[in-house]
Amino acid sequence: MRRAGLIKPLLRIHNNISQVWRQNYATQVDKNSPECALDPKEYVDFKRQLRQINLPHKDGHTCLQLECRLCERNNQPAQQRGTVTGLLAYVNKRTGAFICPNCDVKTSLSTALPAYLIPSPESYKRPSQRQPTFESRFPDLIDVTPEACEALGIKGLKEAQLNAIGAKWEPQQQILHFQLRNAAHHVVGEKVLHLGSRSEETFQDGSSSGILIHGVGNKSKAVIVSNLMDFIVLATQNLETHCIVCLPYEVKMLPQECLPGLERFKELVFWLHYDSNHSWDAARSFAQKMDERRCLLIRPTETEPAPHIALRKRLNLRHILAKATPVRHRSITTFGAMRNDILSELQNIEKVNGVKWKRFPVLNKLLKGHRRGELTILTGPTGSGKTTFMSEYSLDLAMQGVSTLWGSFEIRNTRLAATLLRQYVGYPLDDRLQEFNHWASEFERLPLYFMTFHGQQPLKPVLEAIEHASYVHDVMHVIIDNLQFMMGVSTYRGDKFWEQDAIIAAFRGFATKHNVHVTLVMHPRKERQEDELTTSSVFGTAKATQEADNVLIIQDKRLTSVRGKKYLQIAKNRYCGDLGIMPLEFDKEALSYSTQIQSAKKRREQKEKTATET
Ligand SMILES: Nc1ncnc2c1ncn2[C@@H]1O[C@H](COP(=O)(O)OP(=O)(O)OP(=O)(O)O)[C@@H](O)[C@H]1O
Ligand code: FES
Repeated sequence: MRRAGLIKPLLRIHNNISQVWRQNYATQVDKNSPECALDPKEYVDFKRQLRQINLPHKDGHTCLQLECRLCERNNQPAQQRGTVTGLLAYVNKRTGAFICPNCDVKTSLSTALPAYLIPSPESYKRPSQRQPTFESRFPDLIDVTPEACEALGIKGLKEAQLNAIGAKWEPQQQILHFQLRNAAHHVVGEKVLHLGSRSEETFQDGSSSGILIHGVGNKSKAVIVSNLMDFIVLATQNLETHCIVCLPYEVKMLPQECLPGLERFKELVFWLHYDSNHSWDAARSFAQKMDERRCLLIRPTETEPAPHIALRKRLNLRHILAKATPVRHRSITTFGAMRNDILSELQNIEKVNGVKWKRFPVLNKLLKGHRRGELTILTGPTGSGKTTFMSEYSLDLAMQGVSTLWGSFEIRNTRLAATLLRQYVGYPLDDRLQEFNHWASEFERLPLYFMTFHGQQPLKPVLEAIEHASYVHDVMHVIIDNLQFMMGVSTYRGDKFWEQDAIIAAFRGFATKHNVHVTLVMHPRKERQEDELTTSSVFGTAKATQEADNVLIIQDKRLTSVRGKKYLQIAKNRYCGDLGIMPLEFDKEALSYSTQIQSAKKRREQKEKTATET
């Protein structure tokens, strides 16, 4: 893994998004080529060029599928009109990324276009021809033994069945091993199940991301599961109708490189296992990515749990599969169609309530949790600590797997990342530089992304960058600090309030459409020190309050009732209506408002004091 480059962002992914972390288990991005955002004109031009040279191509669910001309390995150009033959490449229809799984190439559409011009321009440099070669980090794999099969604890399962679905056994480390393949069937990674802890790990190479598929190539339907236990249970059932697909990173994320491998399926059934941090609407986001129209969902209810739990409960797996219903609701629906959604929400109420903060128990009590698809507005007087608080609030969620995109227009990303790091560590590192590498490497693993915009920005490019990140990196929480930086630069005509309302409405629509939580930091309209801020004094119009699901106000009331204290007021809470306040005690060393962190620190100091006294 590369070392943390907190001072300068590590990778430039989208033109306007940088990443300060890289998962230790994933390699998603070709470091030499910036990830692309689709330019519709470029896409149309590219398709026109394909027609001009009579190159057959297929408009698939998520990708344009065509013969790869990037390198010379395709020595049998397509002769048959209408069918795509030869080695295939894929153009993602949302991002425009040109992916060739045969040579592990990922590039932009504009870089791929010259290869389809006849004759190719002289300046065109073909990429080197290399087949992906993946070297396993487990050299001592053997066939699955009866003992390993028994340790797995699936009743009636025989080792021959495990061997038949491609499992291998590593006796020293006690792990079951599976290969991950890309759309060209090359092995590009591996996924292992530790039998002791039941935990899973994924290792991948290059710019590719593979998936695990079981079933013969001519099936047009697949069941998608999120972990190896579920995969093993379903793959050994010998379903005649469906292939079984295991996602590489559970419900955490789905790299776009996986999509070509799923193009051939006309129907995808999501039968996922959800953990405490990922509620079942994760499936909805994945379905959007895979083209909702072909996706069905098994809602997690007690009678329809994840496959391995269903098997343990002796439920009929085939019956559950038959009950899958379309993800997409038509514009008009009936109670009957929503019945299972509602039952599932009631049975999983804790998950529906959202991700809980570890540092702010009062927020859990009032807001219940952090949910996708909502709009939160945070405001407070100038310098009251909005950025500092939002930084800790988002860090807490990111540490629990909520992948987060920061749009910090006011302060530079390096300063913001330094604040986040200090809050993560609990003290400043300026006089402990020897610890920097250790903390930075840990911090780097958090799913945090930063937009590289700075200063005034029109709304459009910002929304485009967010849309891109939500698709490519499965971002669940977006923070805009602050909204005023988007005002006065767009083409909106009309007054300031009208402009502000239009921007808030655009973010509201975005949060709902993409099922992403958007938090907007805003300056209040009016700030008289002696007045309490109220929702109307903050926003000037009622629109902001109507659009927001949550309104949080930092009240800095040193002269009135709560003497000398700051507190966070929950002034609107659409989800459950509970309003209230959370005191904000500030620890300057840790830049933290969390009473949990502060009492842990006091306990630690007390313990150290007692130890030195005795
Ligand atoms: N409760 C507090 N007590 C003392 N200092 C604080 C407190 N909260 C934040 N600070 C410090 O005040 C400074 C300003 O904080 P911050 O930038 O988060 O405020 P802000 O509300 O976002 O500011 P602006 O209105 O300019 O956007 C920071 O240096 C921060 O460390
Ligand atoms: S076959 Fe596509 S780059 Fe080689």
